[in-house]
Amino acid sequence: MSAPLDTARITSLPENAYYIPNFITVDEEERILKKINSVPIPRWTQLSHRRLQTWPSALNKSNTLLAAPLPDWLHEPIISRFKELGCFSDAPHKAPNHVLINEYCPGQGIMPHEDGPAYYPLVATISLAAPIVLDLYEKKVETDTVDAEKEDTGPKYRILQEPRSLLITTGSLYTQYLHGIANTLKDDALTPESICNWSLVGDQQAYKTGAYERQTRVSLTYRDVLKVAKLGNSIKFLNRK
Ligand SMILES: O=C(O)CCC(=O)C(=O)O
Ligand SMILES: [Fe+2]
Repeated sequence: MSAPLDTARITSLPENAYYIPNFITVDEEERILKKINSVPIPRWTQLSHRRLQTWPSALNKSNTLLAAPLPDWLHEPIISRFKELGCFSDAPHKAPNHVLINEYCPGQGIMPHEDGPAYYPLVATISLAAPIVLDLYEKKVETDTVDAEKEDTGPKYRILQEPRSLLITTGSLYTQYLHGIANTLKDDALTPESICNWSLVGDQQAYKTGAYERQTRVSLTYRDVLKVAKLGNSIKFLNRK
């Protein structure tokens, strides 16, 4: 990864992960949230514990993305800043081509999971509107399955994501760990010992009580889908009977 990211590295994590507070400004955050909330309702997929938008579209059954540009409001200024950081420079398309937008109300989260082989193993997450703690769990070594050891051991690492921050996870964090967000109304035990990116947190004062009540938090997760089909080719494929 590039020199601009060196100072953003979460050094207590085993492989490369980077955290940058205030990656976007308050105005940029507000503008993006307005766009997210002004899309037609069918753009949202309601899941049991959160709602989701998928841009430019969902992958098909063979994990292929139909080539289409991201909307401008997901593109700039974020993609230029990724370029400056060089964070997608080793990815096959040199830039993200896919964004998931997840919205979590207080009490909602996401089960520990891995993002799998459809993507180049790097996720760039921008958090909006409120802080959240991302939990990392080691995959069970014996079985190499995706069963989380949540009940047994709790998370191995906890990352505090402030609103407007960027978190990049890659390498073994992508392949050997599961990530999840607790279904809770309150994140607590926010201490330098428990939060692995504590020294990089932009506003430590805001967390000095060691806890906060959850508020609605939105995330943008940027990824590079490995398989991309052009529309022309897909039509040819559909007609091939
Ligand atoms: O909201 C987040 O930060 C995580 C989302 C996530 O893990 C996913 O969409 O796969
Ligand atoms: Fe994920």
